[in-house]
Amino acid sequence: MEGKPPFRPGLEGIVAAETTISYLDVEAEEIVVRGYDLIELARKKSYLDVVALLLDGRLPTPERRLALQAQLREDSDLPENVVSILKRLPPETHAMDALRTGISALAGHDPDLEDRTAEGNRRKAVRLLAKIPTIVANSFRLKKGETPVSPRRDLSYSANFLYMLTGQEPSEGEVKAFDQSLIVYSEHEMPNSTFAARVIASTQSDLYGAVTGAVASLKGTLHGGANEAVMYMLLEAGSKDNLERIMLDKLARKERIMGFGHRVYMKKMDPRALLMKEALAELAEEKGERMLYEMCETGEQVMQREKGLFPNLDYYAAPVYYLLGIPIEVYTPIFLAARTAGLGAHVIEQHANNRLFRPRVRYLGPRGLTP
Ligand SMILES: CC(=O)SCCNC(=O)CCNC(=O)[C@H](O)C(C)(C)COP(=O)(O)OP(=O)(O)OC[C@H]1O[C@@H](n2cnc3c(N)ncnc32)[C@H](O)[C@@H]1OP(=O)(O)O
Ligand SMILES: O=C([O-])CC(=O)C(=O)O
Repeated sequence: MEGKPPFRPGLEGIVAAETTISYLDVEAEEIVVRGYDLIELARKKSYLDVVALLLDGRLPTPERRLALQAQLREDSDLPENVVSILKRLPPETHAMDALRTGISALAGHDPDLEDRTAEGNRRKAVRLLAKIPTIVANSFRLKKGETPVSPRRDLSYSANFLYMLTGQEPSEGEVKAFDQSLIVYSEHEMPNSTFAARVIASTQSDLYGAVTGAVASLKGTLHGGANEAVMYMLLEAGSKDNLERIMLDKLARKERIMGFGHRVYMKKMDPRALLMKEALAELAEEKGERMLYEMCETGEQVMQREKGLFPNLDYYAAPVYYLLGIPIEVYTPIFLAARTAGLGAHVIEQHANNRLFRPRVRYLGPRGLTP
């Protein structure tokens, strides 16, 4: 209708930006990242390669990769007063709220805070990528009064992150699964959190504000918070039969089952979930833990049969993290840590070609009232 712009609840199907970063090609079942298939990147490259690809637009040369690794190692410690802010949070604080506070508190320490050039934003994104794993791994320890774990500079980025999370030096197989999870979480076109970050950046606000907003978005169970919810459901069930019963009960009460469905892949399997399912099978083999894998398959069959819905990434990332020995409360913070690369790329792109986001509404309220 002329004069009346269309309203789509949840902005479903609306194109909100032009981008060269990524695209979900549902027909081709491909997640395109800077021209590459994300799943192929996860099979053949490491998370640091994908970070460089996202921030610089191309895969790194060996020299660029080494320079990135050195920078990430150098910047991985937290300023003392950020540690003391994290220590003062009440023990009940959700790990995503602690992460949001930590990122926000880091802003004032960054000499490039007000530099919105691509180079300035890249430097900030790399500092965040260096420090976020240290916050994620330590905020849950600090609020319980436990001793923080220092980053190990002799380990690769992913090995160190996993080491800080568990306190144990990981095996090669564990590092591979964790690194792949970081890659598949690194970027995904225009989810709610990336949209939130771009909306914030579009006011010419800074990268720290944009990422802080994205943390708040990602905390919700309809988005990143689902990975933790999946694990609590699997643990509550403890067996295939119980899981089926719990899921059927939830569906009968019209509740949502976490880890299933997706705005873009509602009637197809999320390609990232398939990769994490493979990683789960390998880890289950390595650890002699078939039960969790079999339970997940049961859940998948129940949802297929009852609702025609497929698992999303969170459904299979959660049990992978469980077998890696990672505390459940930091599953969503890990998602954000990995996604910082994509968020950095989106803020760089938004600032490079900015127009303020400012949509309109369809007004349904009264008019003409007298005060
Ligand atoms: C990595 C990620 O962040 S992926 C997303 C992680 N989030 C989750 O796993 C939470 C569970 N999933 C969901 O809630 C949804 O599938 C979302 C939020 C991801 C997508 O939601 P939307 O695109 O808004 O779809 P919408 O909510 O309209 O659902 C469409 C239909 O499918 C049903 N549905 C969708 N997901 C689920 C689910 N997980 N469990 C049960 N029913 C579901 C809805 O009830 C609805 O049915 P109806 O038409 O009979 O009312
Ligand atoms: O794309 C989405 O809406 C959510 C998602 O899977 C992600 O952010 O990885």
